[in-house]
Amino acid sequence: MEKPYSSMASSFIVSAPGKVIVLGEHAAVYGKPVIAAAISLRSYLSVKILSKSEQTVSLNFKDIKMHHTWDIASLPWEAFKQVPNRKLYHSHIDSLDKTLLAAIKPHVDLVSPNLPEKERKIHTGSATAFLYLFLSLGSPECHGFVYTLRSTIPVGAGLGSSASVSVCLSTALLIQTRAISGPHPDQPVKEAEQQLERINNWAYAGELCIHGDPSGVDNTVSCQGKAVLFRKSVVDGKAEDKPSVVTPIDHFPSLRLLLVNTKQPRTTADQVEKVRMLKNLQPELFEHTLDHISQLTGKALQIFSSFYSDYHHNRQATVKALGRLFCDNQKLLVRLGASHPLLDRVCKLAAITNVGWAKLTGAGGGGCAIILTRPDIKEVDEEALDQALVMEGFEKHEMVLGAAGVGVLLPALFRNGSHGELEEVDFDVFENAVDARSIEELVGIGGQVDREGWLFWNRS
Ligand SMILES: Nc1ncnc2c1ncn2[C@@H]1O[C@H](COP(=O)(O)OP(=O)(O)OP(=O)(O)O)[C@@H](O)[C@H]1O
Ligand SMILES: C[C@@](O)(CCO)CC(=O)[O-]
Repeated sequence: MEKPYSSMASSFIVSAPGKVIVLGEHAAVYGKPVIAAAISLRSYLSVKILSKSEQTVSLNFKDIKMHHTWDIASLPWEAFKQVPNRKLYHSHIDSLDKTLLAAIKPHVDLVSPNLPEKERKIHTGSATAFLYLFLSLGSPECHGFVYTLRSTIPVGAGLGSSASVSVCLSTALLIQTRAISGPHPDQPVKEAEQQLERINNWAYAGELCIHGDPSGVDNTVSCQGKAVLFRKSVVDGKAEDKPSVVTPIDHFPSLRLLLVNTKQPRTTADQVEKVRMLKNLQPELFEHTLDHISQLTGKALQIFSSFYSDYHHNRQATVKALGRLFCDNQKLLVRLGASHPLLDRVCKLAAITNVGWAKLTGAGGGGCAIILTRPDIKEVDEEALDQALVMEGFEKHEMVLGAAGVGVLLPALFRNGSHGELEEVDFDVFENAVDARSIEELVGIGGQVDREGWLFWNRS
């Protein structure tokens, strides 16, 4: 069978979506079930392969204003070669190696040294993820390359921006090192699944570098796309050396969701740590709250399994039942200390304007809330909500749930318009695109999978 990626001379682009957690965030970290869906906001990573004489790797991460170049030969290859039980491209990963993190630290320390600590952390998180993956998967003999990343996902808003970046990095490196051949139209399902598993595994390593102790739900839904039920393998509070259980949710309802960004910054790592402190302080209350959240997730799954027939029968009652679960989950997240006054305010506005039912999504502490709208929503109520949101400084978006997972455009050619010539994507234009809309116009997939040239592993 033809392997379209066997020659690595061309440049290419990979893309992965952000996500919303529908129900079950934080409980996910402790092995409880969580429902997540991919959204139409995405990261796009262009990979420009350099000539053999240029022995450098550059990260050009425009959204976070980070640019750094390393000489490939200067990186700590020996440390990665010598580590006992070295992880290979097909190994299962559930933790990072401390000696390897220590070996890359001096190289991470070279990144943006003059920035204030808080902003620097954003740069060093991404640099650590890249170096850990590059040194694990690459070799000192490889061609130099430049990675340019553009994303339409707001950073630190609970929409899985870091996971989509980690998925892009993992995919690009696995393709460059030929550990995966890439998606192709006649690919057997088993082969596609195996490649997705490798991508997801290394994306999880990237997430561990950025977030500390993530459940893996964000990278999993970013890889697979659509919607999934995810359960991390945990025994006695510790991650088990076993893959998480991931079940695609078939026929996920196309619900109308509003996404409201509070624009209150926070990091997932800090939020997960805060919730862990509650676990240590009040273990009984904590366990009880987690069990309650997991019951809500179970009820939501039941609703999804017969959603369309129930909806046909009584759409008010079906959506209301789901809306109630959103509100109940929000109350429990408040109890875990994961909310924020601005998120509480968005939930209140959704209720008093009679638009729908709301909860925070992702790690909370700021970031975004989602509002499930009433099927009988009145225009005047929605206008009242819109006005209040604008007045109070929030940002509203409409969401398409169940977007495509990770995809590749190789070579980076596009047909502009239905009869236009194939032309190479202009990397300078891509790098300098002024906003999310321009990025989408140039290379974007958005919610669709049919833009010419893009291929996806998960076509089901
Ligand atoms: N567009 C981007 N370019 C480069 N790095 C990014 C980008 N987006 C996210 N990151 C990396 O991921 C980190 C963001 O993680 P953070 O915990 O703030 O949020 P998130 O992934 O958006 O949220 P959540 O995990 O709750 O969905 C950043 O500090 C940065 O290291
Ligand atoms: C808060 C959390 O549950 C969801 C982040 O999107 C953390 C995780 O599961 O990794």
